[in-house]
Amino acid sequence: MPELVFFSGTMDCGKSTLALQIEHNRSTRGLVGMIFTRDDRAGEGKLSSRLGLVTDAVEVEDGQDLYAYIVDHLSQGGRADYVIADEAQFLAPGQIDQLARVVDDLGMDVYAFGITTDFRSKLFPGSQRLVELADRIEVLQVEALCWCGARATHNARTVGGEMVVEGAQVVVGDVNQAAGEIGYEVLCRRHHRRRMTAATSRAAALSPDVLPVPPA
Ligand SMILES: Nc1ncnc2c1ncn2[C@@H]1O[C@H](COP(=O)(O)OP(=O)(O)O)[C@@H](O)[C@H]1O
Ligand SMILES: Cc1cn([C@H]2C[C@H](O)[C@@H](COP(=O)(O)O)O2)c(=O)[nH]c1=O
Repeated sequence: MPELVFFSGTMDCGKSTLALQIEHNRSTRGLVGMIFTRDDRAGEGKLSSRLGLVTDAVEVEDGQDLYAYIVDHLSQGGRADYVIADEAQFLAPGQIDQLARVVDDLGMDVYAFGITTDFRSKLFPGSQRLVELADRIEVLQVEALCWCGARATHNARTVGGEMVVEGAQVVVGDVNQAAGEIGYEVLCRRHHRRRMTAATSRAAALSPDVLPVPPA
């Protein structure tokens, strides 16, 4: 049975790498994938992994009907045996419904990859719809880690290493950004709740307030 599978995890846990591996394994067996993405850090029409691999993809636009796009492609003699959608958190809920229709009406597997929650730990609308519709949700096996060593489950947005909680839901960016730039850091829930990033935890450890007080 064809499936809609949502591969989810924090930023930097290997989602795009897995998408590229699935694509590689199928294409080496002669299957043809339709690859969608939106706002990849590598630029328009690219699906990229931090391991350095990149492939061309269809850049999804606002209001684009993904079901109609695939039907058009097939009716013009194109081929597609399965679908990959990276950065699926950026898709509109209606576009996730269209991907579910691709599974049900066209009989293709659809593999969607994305982060579930934003920097405020709220669901992205596209991810919410995936949770509602997916046949299967797979949490990536390679755990990203918080600075404390615990499993990272949350995405923090940072400016100069400090966690921020105000701003637009979508700001394309990366982990390990230079000081002063908007960046991201993955944290465990405890440290996300306390807004403690690697930089602020180091600063707290060095603060005179927490150094042992010498005897008088
Ligand atoms: N230099 C490296 N050596 C080995 N693995 C790396 C290196 N850089 C990144 N990675 C791996 O790549 C993962 C990020 O992969 P990527 O597919 O870009 O993540 P995602 O799409 O989930 O944001 C990291 O969690 C790590 O496992
Ligand atoms: C948490 C969060 C992330 N983003 C952006 C930042 C990146 O461009 C992507 C995630 O990419 P990855 O391949 O999973 O690392 O999402 C955002 O726009 N808003 C957020 O709250």
